[in-house]
Amino acid sequence: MESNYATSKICSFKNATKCDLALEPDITELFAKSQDPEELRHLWVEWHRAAGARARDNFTQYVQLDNEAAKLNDFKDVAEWWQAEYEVADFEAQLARLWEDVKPLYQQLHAYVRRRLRDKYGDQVVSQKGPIPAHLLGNMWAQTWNNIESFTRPYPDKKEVDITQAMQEQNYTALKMFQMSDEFFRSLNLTAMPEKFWKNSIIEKPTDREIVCHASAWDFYDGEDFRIKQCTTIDYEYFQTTHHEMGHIQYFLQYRHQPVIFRDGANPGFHEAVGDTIALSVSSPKHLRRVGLVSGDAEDEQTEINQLYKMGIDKIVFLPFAYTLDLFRYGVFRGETRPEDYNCHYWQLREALQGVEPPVNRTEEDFDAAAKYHVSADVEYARYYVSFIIQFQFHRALCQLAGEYVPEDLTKKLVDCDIYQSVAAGNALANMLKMGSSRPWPDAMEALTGQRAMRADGLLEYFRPLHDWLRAENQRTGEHIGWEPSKIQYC
Ligand SMILES: C=C(C[SeH])C(=O)N1CCC[C@H]1C(=O)O
Ligand SMILES: [Zn+2]
Repeated sequence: MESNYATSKICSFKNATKCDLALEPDITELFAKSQDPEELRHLWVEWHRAAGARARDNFTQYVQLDNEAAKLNDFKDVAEWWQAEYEVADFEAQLARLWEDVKPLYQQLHAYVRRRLRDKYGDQVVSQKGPIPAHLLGNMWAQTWNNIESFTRPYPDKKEVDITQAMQEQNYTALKMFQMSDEFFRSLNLTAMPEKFWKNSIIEKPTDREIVCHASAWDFYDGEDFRIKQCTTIDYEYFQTTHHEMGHIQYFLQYRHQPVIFRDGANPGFHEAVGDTIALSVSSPKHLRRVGLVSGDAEDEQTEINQLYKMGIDKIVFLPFAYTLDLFRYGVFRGETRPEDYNCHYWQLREALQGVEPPVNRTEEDFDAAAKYHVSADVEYARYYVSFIIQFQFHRALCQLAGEYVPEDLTKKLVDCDIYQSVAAGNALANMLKMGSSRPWPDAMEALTGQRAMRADGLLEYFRPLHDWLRAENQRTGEHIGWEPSKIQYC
């Protein structure tokens, strides 16, 4: 399945004889840039055919084999095996509670984006009260919506912060992105990338062979060989991904002295949160001005809302997507979702939680879940849901330690916090990372944040000004909050 995903190609919409489009970089770039609903629909349908439907039979066999492996490891099924990594008895209930905390904010953002998409594409393409068609959100899986920022941001007359354009104008290279990330970690008194990292990593797509382009970080468990493999393109998304992967390497470096059994994240979500937490500082207007990717003066109210919107269409919208992916697979591994219901149950969850619908009718000839890397590659996904919650708990604690955030002090706002060069913040982060998985994750969480639980309060505090703005804006325009049942057939 993973090889099929990595080698799948589709034909161009504009040139039916050009059939060598790979997901990275071709389809990803087309999906990011195209504002033609017909082209987007074509790319969506063809990719889900090539990478999704084609994997259905292998997936059904994989479920049987993986459940057999779970039972041989004394678990009931793979769902229980995956959740055991979080070492709490009520993990699924915690995920559900976190979703209830964030859902009101998501629904406000969903309603606002649906209106802006309707403004652009018309009400024959985007309805007033229904789910949003998944192919119009700038991302093949509608998991982050950053590529529609340019025509949906709240204050369009405020200069757009186009980091991709700035990076390309300044001739950024993949190596420069990695060097900048390494320099950020070193500014926190964290560990520099070792010489083998620079020698052995693959940071650009090779031209002489096919590889799995999906970004990954590797610990060779010898205390000196750590690598990243990714097919970097010069854009904001890969700027984030580079910090994300470098966060994995930094965690490897910090716990390399632990016995091998403890050379892992406190839980899988911790490992995914390290780089993203650093990227929250890197994405702040203050830091982007520092490194010359944004020019111009400091914030005013409208620019701040635009900035929070930019962060929200990345971080808030991701949560229902991530939640869906493993709720779906829990049901599959438990046998509650049979192969003849795979696609129906997948889209029922995506409509119920994310408020999106497929661009065309679906049948059980399709298998859209496998069109997402992690389903084809047997990678658990709740780790990212956890990460997108706890990274705001980490960020808030680090910003306070760096003196960058003081609650109620309007000159020290969380949205503009940049912990760059804060040794106090870096030392606190290092102390948590050095534990690896040697302590229960609540101990690690408490060491940095003083809290012993995953809580949405960090995220909700960060986005509170945006939440207030969205409620007022949706009230002003009389927007329907939530969504009525989809008219697309998929069950
Ligand atoms: C960057 C990685 C490799 Se660990 C990744 O898979 N991520 C990072 C964010 C969510 C998820 C995705 O791409 O779906
Ligand atoms: Zn990761």
